[in-house]
Amino acid sequence: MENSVIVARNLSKTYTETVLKNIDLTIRQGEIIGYIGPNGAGKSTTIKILTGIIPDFDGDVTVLGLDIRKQPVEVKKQIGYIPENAALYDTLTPLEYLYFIGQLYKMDLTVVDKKAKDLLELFELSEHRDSRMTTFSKGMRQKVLLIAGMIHNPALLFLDEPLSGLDANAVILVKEILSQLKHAGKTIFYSSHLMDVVEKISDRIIIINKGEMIANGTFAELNAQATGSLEKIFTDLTGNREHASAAGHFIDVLKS
Ligand SMILES: Nc1ncnc2c1ncn2[C@@H]1O[C@H](COP(=O)(O)OP(=O)(O)OP(=O)(O)O)[C@@H](O)[C@H]1O
Repeated sequence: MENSVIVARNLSKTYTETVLKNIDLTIRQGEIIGYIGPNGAGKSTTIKILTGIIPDFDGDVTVLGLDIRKQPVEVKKQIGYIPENAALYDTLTPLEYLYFIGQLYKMDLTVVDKKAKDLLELFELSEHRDSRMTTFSKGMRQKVLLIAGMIHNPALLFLDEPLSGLDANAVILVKEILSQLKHAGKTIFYSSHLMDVVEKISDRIIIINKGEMIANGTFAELNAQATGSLEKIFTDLTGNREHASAAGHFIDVLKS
């Protein structure tokens, strides 16, 4: 398709077990894709393949018109990735870390310096910009990671649980940033367990379960497969409905 930013055909991945099975994806420029699934479904594995971190997989993947197997570095230059549980070099200060990231992207240091300071200020981290990140809270680290993933203004952004640890103000700011990036023509691949956020921000929602794609459509289209909130649709489609009795059982076991 003309404006496809991500195309995956028959994407499968086997570690010792097969964890992704024949995934077909076509993602167009300017879409926000909500990529959801139960723990262990294969979401992070998909993102690591699409970002060129895992080179060893079956099927074909094209990102920004480039074959991810053949040109992973070219792809990496043009994408942003905010990983789940990222290791951050926390003996550095936020400014030092962002200079380092800017150098990886071969950005001009004066540009990085200005952007880093402005972005840290927007996330209310200015007064900490020269402090080592060893003392930072989870949310403060997450803010630095968000800036690091976007500082080079990528055309395509992958976010894996990006709101982790953020306070309510920062959550609203990030959601607004994503919405405005979309309107500026950027494409966003968003994986999260926060169903209410995914429901609100996504143009299209893809659900994977045990490595297989079980739904792919707008929220309205998913409502035709199962009705209710996205949380209800998710639990209906991933077959996990007995929460009250499971919670009761959990407490019974604690008491035993
Ligand atoms: N390096 C690895 N070696 C072997 N198995 C792995 C490896 N990485 C992931 N897996 C397995 O692949 C499956 C999918 O894992 P993945 O991290 O992609 O799931 P996920 O959907 O992101 O889960 P979560 O919501 O818990 O983050 C899991 O069964 C996991 O144990």
